[in-house]
Amino acid sequence: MIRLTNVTKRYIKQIALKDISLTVPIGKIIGIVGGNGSGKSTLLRLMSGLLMPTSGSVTVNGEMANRRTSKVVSYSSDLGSFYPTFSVRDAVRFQASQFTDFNLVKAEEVMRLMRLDPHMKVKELSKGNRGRLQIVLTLAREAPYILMDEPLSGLDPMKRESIVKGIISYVDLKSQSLIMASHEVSEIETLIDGFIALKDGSLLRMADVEELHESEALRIADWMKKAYA
Ligand SMILES: Nc1ncnc2c1ncn2[C@@H]1O[C@H](COP(=O)(O)OP(=O)(O)OP(=O)(O)O)[C@@H](O)[C@H]1O
Repeated sequence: MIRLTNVTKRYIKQIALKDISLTVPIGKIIGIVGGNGSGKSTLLRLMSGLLMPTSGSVTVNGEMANRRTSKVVSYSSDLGSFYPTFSVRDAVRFQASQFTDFNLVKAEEVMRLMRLDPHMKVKELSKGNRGRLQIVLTLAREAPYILMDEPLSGLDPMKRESIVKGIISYVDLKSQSLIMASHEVSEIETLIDGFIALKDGSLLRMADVEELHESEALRIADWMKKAYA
């Protein structure tokens, strides 16, 4: 379980998250939603142990989140860290050498699903294909928690829903959870179990999608329009 207890994250000039408490168990597909600057990326980085909270605590499977958390949390890779000569397949093999839970067979399958040419140089990829490669590298790990920051950005709008469906089909809900930040609430609504809605760094609501449908008879996008007005 990922647990945040009274987490506040302050950057030098800015409070990015204020007093957030929430838990994410195994077996869930969760969307983090909210406007620009609401704190979505900061929340993911705290969960991955790449950022430390200013106050409060973040634990993953009972242990304080820190650099070692990357053993159990697969988070979007920074493609800038690869050698300029790397092809897509080199990047996949490199990732496999870094993480013992990296599944090369799964990576090849997701690469085909994403229609990525394994011979292309990483530095020559378009923005959309860089995003696809990040999805491959993140999803091919059999880590308990898969975190993705805006996996749909840069992707052709016509393909987004089918790509999210593809991503989800590779998550093993018996042993994993997928947590993804997205601006495109309507494109993920039918595919997620629950959502974390942030507004200006505060937690507006965390709920199951079904619970929202039953209690408010609203889709998330419509609820957000009301809640964020
Ligand atoms: N490294 C940083 N240094 C200073 N301020 C930062 C830093 N990263 C984020 N912020 C600020 O923290 C707030 C939350 O940013 P964050 O990137 O987490 O939001 P977001 O919801 O992911 O935004 P977006 O949807 O625009 O990507 C913003 O006001 C942002 O300007």
